[in-house]
Formats: sequence, structure tokens, C-alpha cells
Amino acid sequence: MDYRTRLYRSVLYMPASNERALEKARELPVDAVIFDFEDAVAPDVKPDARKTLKAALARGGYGPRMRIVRVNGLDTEWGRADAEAVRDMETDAILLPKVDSPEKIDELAAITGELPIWAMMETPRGMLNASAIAAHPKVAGLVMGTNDLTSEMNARFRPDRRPLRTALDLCLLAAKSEGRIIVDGVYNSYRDTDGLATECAQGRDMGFDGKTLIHPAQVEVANRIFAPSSGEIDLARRQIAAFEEAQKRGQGLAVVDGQIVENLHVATALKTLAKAAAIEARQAERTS
Ligand SMILES: CC(C)(COP(=O)(O)OP(=O)(O)OC[C@H]1O[C@@H](n2cnc3c(N)ncnc32)[C@H](O)[C@@H]1OP(=O)(O)O)[C@@H](O)C(=O)NCCC(=O)NCCSC(=O)C[C@H](O)C(=O)O
Ligand SMILES: [Mg+2]
Repeated sequence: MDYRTRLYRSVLYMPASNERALEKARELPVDAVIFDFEDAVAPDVKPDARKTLKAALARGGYGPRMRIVRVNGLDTEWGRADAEAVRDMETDAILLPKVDSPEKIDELAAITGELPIWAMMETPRGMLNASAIAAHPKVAGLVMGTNDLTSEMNARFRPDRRPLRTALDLCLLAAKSEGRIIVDGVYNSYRDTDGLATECAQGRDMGFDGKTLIHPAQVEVANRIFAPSSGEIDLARRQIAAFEEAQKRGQGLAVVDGQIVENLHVATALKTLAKAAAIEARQAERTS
């Protein structure tokens, strides 16, 4: 399946060393999983985590969930061994942390060959090189690393994320200009579903495809907010119908709810309906 047509509303991190979490991911209604060798795995457990994850992926059971493995940076003592191990795993993509230039992608691709690469965007230099990173032909998606970024910028966490907005916008523009997927950073207070919902809504408004998550309790909120609402689906249907009627009358635009509908609005409406259909199909798969 083309990675662009998949769903990315909820992208759940889990430590690759945590067998219970690897097991649980087979049942959770997430769109994608990031199996982590980096921050979530203690140094002395990293070699065993490679074996644990390889066995879990070989066993399968992750269904339509996108499988992404995050390795340690290639400038760490674990990075190369991680990448070599991932090359032989049943996975859809590999995620490289702290990508600050397209050369970092070349370095990883020299080890992993054709495996699609996702880039963690979490350093000030990475923000300034976002366009070149997103344009790299091996890159399929960008993942915001808002914890590292906040720390590297010596910024403060704020509910409105004002200190990060320029960086988020630069990465969004880079991803959109290259047709890449882009998912938002994590919300650390994993029991605070109201705060998560507010941040998801902000990310959705900005154009992110979904949100990275750290706990199963966050999945429902992200799935709901990154899905088209019933109002959006209804509007999309009415826009398409009105535009078709207008065309039959030889007109190039229609009016719905007092607002014009042109070709570009119809294109957006079709995308909304395609996403809604993909979500419905996913739900039907789960209940069958
Ligand atoms: C944060 C946690 C350590 C909390 O774990 P725990 O105390 O075990 O939570 P619960 O008891 O509430 O768990 C309930 C059940 O859910 C399972 N569980 C918990 N977390 C996950 C998960 N992430 N994936 C799958 N399953 C999960 C537990 O096993 C329990 O199951 P059950 O036995 O059936 O009851 C923990 O949630 C955790 O480790 N989260 C992931 C942390 C992580 O991956 N961090 C790294 C990524 S974030 C990052 O790096 C940011 C980025 O780079 C940046 O810079 O911003
Ligand atoms: Mg990080």
C-alpha cells in the first residue's frame, strides 16, 4: 500500500524492550506504531531489545498498523547495530532521530537500502534544513520531536506552543511541499485527555496528519480529532453535489452555506471523504 494513502491519526511509541507493550499493540486501535530503541530503552537493555523486537515482528499480528522502528542516532555507540538489525526485520519504515541534514539520511540509507526512512525533526539545525531533509528521495515522513526541540531551544512548554510555532510551520511547509507525511510531537501529560485534545486540535488545524502518542489512553482522542467530523463529511458531500449541479448548468462554481465552492474545494472535499471511507473500513475490519 502507498504510504500516502495510509492513516496516521494515532502513532504510538513503545519501548522495543517492553514485551507487554509489543503484545498490546496488536490489539490497540492505533494507525501506526513506533517501536523505540532510542529514548525509551535503557543502554544496557538495547542489545536485547533488538532480539525482542525482531521476534515480535516475525510473529506478526500488527495487521494494517504501520510499523516504524526508531533507531539510535548513527553517531551513538548503538546506532549502526540498530540499523543493521532493522534491515532484517519485518517493518514498514525506519525512523532516525535528530536528523539535522540530508547527509544523515544518506548515511542511514547506505545501511538500510530501500527501506523507507522517516526523520525526527527535533534540532534547531534540522528546522533550518527541513526543506532539504523532506526532499530526500528516501524520506517518506517527518515526525516532530517537540521534547528535544524545546530542550535544545531552551524554550518553555506552553499550552499554546508559541515558542515552537516557527519550527512546526517550517517542518509542515517542508513536508507539504514534498508530499510527505508529517506527524506532530507527543503530549507528555498522558492522563490529561483534555489538554491532549486541545493540542491535537491545534495540530489538526495546522495540517499535521496525526499525533505521536506515548500511552494507550491517548489513542481515542487522537483518532477522533484527526478524523473528519460528521459536519465536515456532510459539508464535503453537499459541496461535491452542488458543484456537479453547477457544472451541469455550465457554471464553474457553486455556493454552499453562503460560501463559494470551486474546483480546489471539491478536491479537498474528495480527500475528506476518502479519509472518512478509510477510517470506516478500518473500523469494519476491527469489528469483523
Ligand atoms: C509512560 C509509561 C512508562 C507508563 O507506563 P505504565 O505505568 O505501565 O502505564 P499503565 O500502567 O497505565 O499502562 C496500562 C497498560 O497499557 C500498556 N502500555 C503502557 N504504555 C504503552 C505503550 N506506549 N504502548 C503499548 N502499551 C502500553 C501497559 O503495558 C499496560 O498494559 P496492561 O498490562 O494490559 O494493563 C508508558 O506508557 C511508556 O513507556 N510509554 C512510552 C514512552 C516512550 O516510548 N517514550 C519515548 C518516545 S517519546 C520521545 O522520545 C519524544 C521525542 O523524541 C521528542 O524529543 O519529543
Ligand atoms: Mg527526541
